[in-house]
Formats: sequence, C-alpha cells, structure tokens
Amino acid sequence: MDQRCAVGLDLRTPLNVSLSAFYRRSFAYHTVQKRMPVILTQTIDILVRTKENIIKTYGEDAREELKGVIGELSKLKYEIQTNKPFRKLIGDNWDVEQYNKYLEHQSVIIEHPNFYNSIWLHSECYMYRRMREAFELTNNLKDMDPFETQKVQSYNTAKILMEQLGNYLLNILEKDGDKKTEFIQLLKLNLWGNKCDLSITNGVVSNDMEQSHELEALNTNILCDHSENVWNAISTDTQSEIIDIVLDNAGYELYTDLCLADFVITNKYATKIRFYVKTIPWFISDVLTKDINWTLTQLNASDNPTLRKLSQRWSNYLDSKIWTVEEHDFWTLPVSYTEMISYDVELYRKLSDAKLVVFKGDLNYRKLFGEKNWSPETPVEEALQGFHPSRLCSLRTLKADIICGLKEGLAEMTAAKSEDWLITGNYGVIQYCDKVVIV
Ligand SMILES: O=P(O)(O)OC[C@@]1(O)O[C@H](CO)[C@@H](O)[C@@H]1O
Ligand SMILES: [Mn+2]
Repeated sequence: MDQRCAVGLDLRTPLNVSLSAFYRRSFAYHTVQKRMPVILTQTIDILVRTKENIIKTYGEDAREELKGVIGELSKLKYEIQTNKPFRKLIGDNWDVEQYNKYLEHQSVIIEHPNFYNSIWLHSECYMYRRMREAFELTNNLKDMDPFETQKVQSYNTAKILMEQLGNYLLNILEKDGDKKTEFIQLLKLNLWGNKCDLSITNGVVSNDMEQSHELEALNTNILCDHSENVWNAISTDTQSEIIDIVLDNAGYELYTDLCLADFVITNKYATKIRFYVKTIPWFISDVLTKDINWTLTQLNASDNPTLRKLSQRWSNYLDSKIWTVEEHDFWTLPVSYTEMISYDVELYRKLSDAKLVVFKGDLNYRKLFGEKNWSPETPVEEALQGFHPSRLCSLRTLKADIICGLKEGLAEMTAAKSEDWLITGNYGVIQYCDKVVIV
C-alpha cells in the first residue's frame, strides 16, 4: 500500500503512489468533490424531466420504482458530500461479490474506506456501481440506461463528422493507396475520437470536435506516438488473426472504432475483430451492446447514403461473426488490469489469443497503468506491472493526471505551455507494448 496515511492533506500526489482524492491538489479530489455530485444531480434531473416517457416505456408499475431510484441517487450524492464510508453492495451478480471482497480487503489496509481516503478508481467505480444497483434492485427498471438521453444527444451532434469520416473511409477502401499512411491516419482520427467523452464534461454534450477537428493541428499534440509499431503489429503475419478492441465511449468515438475495424478487415490485417463492451451503464458514455445496435439502426435510417452503406457493411460483419461483441463483467470492477489474472483468468487467456489488443480511452489507461502517479518518463513496459497478455496498444486523450512513457523533459515542456495538459483532452498518446514474456 502507499503512504497515503502518512502524508498530510492538501498535497500533490507523491510519485509512485496510487491516485486518490486524499490529495487535495489532484484531479481525483476535484472529481469527488465537484464532478461526481454534479453527475448525480444531472442524472436525477434527466430522470425527473423524462419521467412520463420512462413510465410509458417501462409501464405504470415503474412509477413508484422510479421515485425510489431517484431517492437512492440523492442518498448516494449525500453520502459523497458527507464522505460516508462505503457500504457493501446488494445483489447476486458475480461483480457484487467481487466489489464486496475488494472492500473487505481495503478495510484491512485503510480504516473505513470512503470517497476521500480510497484509491480514486475505487471511489469512482463504486459511485457508478451504486447507481446501477438502484436500477438493478427494481422489477421494471432493470434494463434502463440512465445515460441514454446524453448518448443520443452526443450521437446527433457528431453527424457531420461521421459523414466526413465515412466518405474518407469509403474512398480509401476503394482505391489502391498507401495502406500504412491510411492506417496511421485512421488511428490518429480514432485517438481524437476519445477527446470528448460525456463524463469529463459532466454529461454536457459539446460540439468541440466539430470546431477543432483540424487533424494536423491536433496531431502535434500527440505526446508519445507509437503508430509505426502498431502498424508493424497489425501488418506482419502472426499465428493469430484476431484483433481485440476494448471499447470506450458511444457516439463519435464508437463510430471511429468501427471505421478502423472495417479498414483492418477489408485489408485483411485480421479475419476477426472482437469488441469488448461494458455490461452496465458506465462513466456516462461507455458503450453497451445495445448502443452498438442502436448506432447501426440510426446509421441505417440516415438520409446520408454513406452512413447507410457503412451500416450495412457493419451489420454484415456482425451477422457473419467477423465482428463480435464481447461482454465481461470484469471491465467494471474497481481494479487495475494487473489484477485481471486473479479475477478473471479466462478473460486474460482470451486476450492472449489476439495478435493485438487495443485499449481505448482514459479510464482504460488508468487501469492499464495501475492508477498510479508515475514519473512521466517511466517506461510503458514497467508501468504495466506485469500485464502482458498480448501485444498492447493504448489510444488515449489525457483526461486524468496519470501519464507514463514520455521522453525526458516533455512533461515539463507541455506543462509550461498548458497548465492543465493532463486533463483537458487536448493532448493524446498512442502507446504500444510488445508482448513481454517473463521467464
Ligand atoms: O475513459 P474516458 O471515457 O476516456 O474518460 C473517462 C473520464 O472522463 O472519467 C474519469 C474522470 O471522471 C477520467 O478517467 C476521464 O476523465
Ligand atoms: Mn468512457
């Protein structure tokens, strides 16, 4: 365990120590203090505003239950604001048991784990899992996604960008261009698709991407660029023909993921792509299976021929199992990926069958690199702390104060240009790690 208990409040996070709201000058502190209560308020607000529609969809019996859910979410907000200790989760799912065991284990290390003395990952995941619990314990609202309204809005704002990227994709798929250049261009477009997620904007849909989609300008903000290694990993033959993509957000980011996957399949760099989704509503914008189906239906109903064409191509891939959607509860546990082997060895083995595993987004980054305040020059291989199921790639815009794998001095130079460089989403990394076999 780290030295959290030995350090006074109001400090920056010490090096090599777990991120936590215990450190007042951290983004974790800002998140627990400001962002998490706002996210709960906004979710409650949406539920209240759309009450009649919800009842229309889920039936009259849902009326009282919805009141109950709203009450639970308000209670949770109060618990955060008054820093109440975490309680055990209720339910019979596998993940409930894992959360409760994890809490028990934390209680041995810290007295009464709560939002401000726990590892940030635990505090934040606990909030989303508690939100889920409120719905799960009802009879009629079990399947409800409280973030659906925001996801729909986000999809609608991205339509123009989707058309542009769709035209570009169809164009390069038809012509005999330089595949490496095209792949790297798509990879970078994909990276910037992670720029606007809904939890960083507290659920507010911005059209930021539309205004600043000047790829060339954005690409100068890639602080570590292993695109060439990623290209080599996909374009050289290996025993495996599978590429795994651990998805992050719905909306434009998901669309960029599907475009990249189409390019890979069409050009035969893999024969199968497995998309890993969350099994419960998560960090507002994260992809669930139903979000993929909804997206394809929307694209298919579009008045734009490019979007319709892509939807048909992608539905065919799914129907013929060239693309598959994979659900595992592990992804929403409050633990880092070094722990995957002990929580879900089957999943670890499954990832080992892929020739490359692509991890999307900021939260995956935090989990890949153990939610620790690394010195920015720490090599990626080291910060992975033994998590090497296969060749790995992380595409992530910076939205949390954790970073590794940077060249000497780059962190200081970037901080001098932009004080908030770690959290604005204006900077990105494309990081690659070969499979490391420990003997
Ligand atoms: O994983 P994503 O969608 O790229 O980002 C998730 C995020 O918005 O939520 C967390 C803070 O609440 C951070 O990890 C990050 O800022
Ligand atoms: Mn996300």
